[in-house]
Amino acid sequence: MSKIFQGSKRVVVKIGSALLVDQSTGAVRRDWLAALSKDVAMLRARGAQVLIVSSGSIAAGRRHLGLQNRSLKLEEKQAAAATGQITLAHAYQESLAAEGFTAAQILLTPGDTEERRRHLNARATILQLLSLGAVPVINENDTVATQEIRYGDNDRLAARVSTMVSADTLILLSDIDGLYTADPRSTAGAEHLPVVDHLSPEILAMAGDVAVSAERGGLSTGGMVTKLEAAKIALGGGCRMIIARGNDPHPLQALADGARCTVFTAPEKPVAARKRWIAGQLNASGIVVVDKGAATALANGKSLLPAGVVRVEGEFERGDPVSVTGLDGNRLAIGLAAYSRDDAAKIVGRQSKEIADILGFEGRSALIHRDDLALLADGPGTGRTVRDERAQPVT
Ligand SMILES: Nc1ncnc2c1ncn2[C@@H]1O[C@H](COP(=O)(O)OP(=O)(O)O)[C@@H](O)[C@H]1O
Ligand SMILES: N[C@@H](CCC(=O)OP(=O)(O)O)C(=O)O
Repeated sequence: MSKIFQGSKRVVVKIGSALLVDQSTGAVRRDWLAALSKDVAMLRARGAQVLIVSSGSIAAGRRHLGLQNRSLKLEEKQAAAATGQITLAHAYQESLAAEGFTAAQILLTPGDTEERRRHLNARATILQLLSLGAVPVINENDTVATQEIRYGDNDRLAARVSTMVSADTLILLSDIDGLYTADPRSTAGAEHLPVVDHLSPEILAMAGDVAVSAERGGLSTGGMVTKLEAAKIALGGGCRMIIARGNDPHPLQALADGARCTVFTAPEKPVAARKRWIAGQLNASGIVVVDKGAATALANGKSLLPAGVVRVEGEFERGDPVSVTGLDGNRLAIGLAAYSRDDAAKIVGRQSKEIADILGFEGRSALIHRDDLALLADGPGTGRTVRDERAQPVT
């Protein structure tokens, strides 16, 4: 038994169209999906939360609309995706239910993962689903994504999702068991790389040309180019990435049993990467001043509750970065506000249970959640150093 999943707490599994959808008939490969769902159950039994990023809506949908056997224009792909996504959702719902899991569909556009406020909303919803035991099944919202604002490949979408939810492992299931020194389909003697510790220019060059990958046609997009782009995103967010072969049933069980793959190691933990991202938000125009008790709570890794806030200053909207200072003016942290300045001002010093009555809506109990706080190891004003966060919980 391999140790590949040892310590994994949150795993994103990306499934390409070619694995999930039969190329000749356009039907979902139900037996393969049933086996995959058993693998999900295996990871869950090992204590890991699992998210699926699934392609296949266009591949499954084109036959519904008589769009087989030719390349499609963007609007035809969007139309195909609209019908195929229903098929995918049903297939996942049934297969995961057979293992006792509730499937939850989430369709994202690049803006949802990149624009901070929408990113935080999507993150909160996905984390809520995970805490309720559901298995999120995520795809690009192809029907509304335009050419310019489209991922187009789910490798990078899966990497963005991984960093958004602070996953520790991203697995790209492909038709190949990892990265080779060159495309083994066209280069005899290409060698398999079991571990990649650094995305050097030499490694990036091994993916070849995206145009050539695209020419292979069929159901897949991107080839190794988008997988290495995904690696840059995932590793930057503290998430390791694994490329593994998914064609045969039970690909995750095969990995657990020691199947060959490529592991791209991450230089830091997801929580540390997220805190670094928050600490790097340079435009913190708002200030939240906290009392001594709250300062101590923050130092102990707690969320900032309104009860410990003395006043708010400056302008900020929900999701904006704000500086957290003590009564003496020392900056203690940078955090992402769960409330706008106007709403925050109304709940300063109040108990979390009073928030709904004061604001007229049920908001978050914390003014800044601990996951959205980066403590600063600095004196007054200037510091940007993130304190060692290893002791902090992920959720
Ligand atoms: N250096 C390389 N190592 C491995 N595979 C490569 C490499 N360069 C190009 N490829 C091609 O990338 C393909 C996998 O990408 P793709 O077909 O897009 O799969 P997916 O559907 O999983 O996204 C492989 O089958 C292989 O032909
Ligand atoms: N969002 C598209 C997926 C595009 C994509 O990345 O496909 P693939 O290369 O098969 O993972 C769909 O569902 O058809």
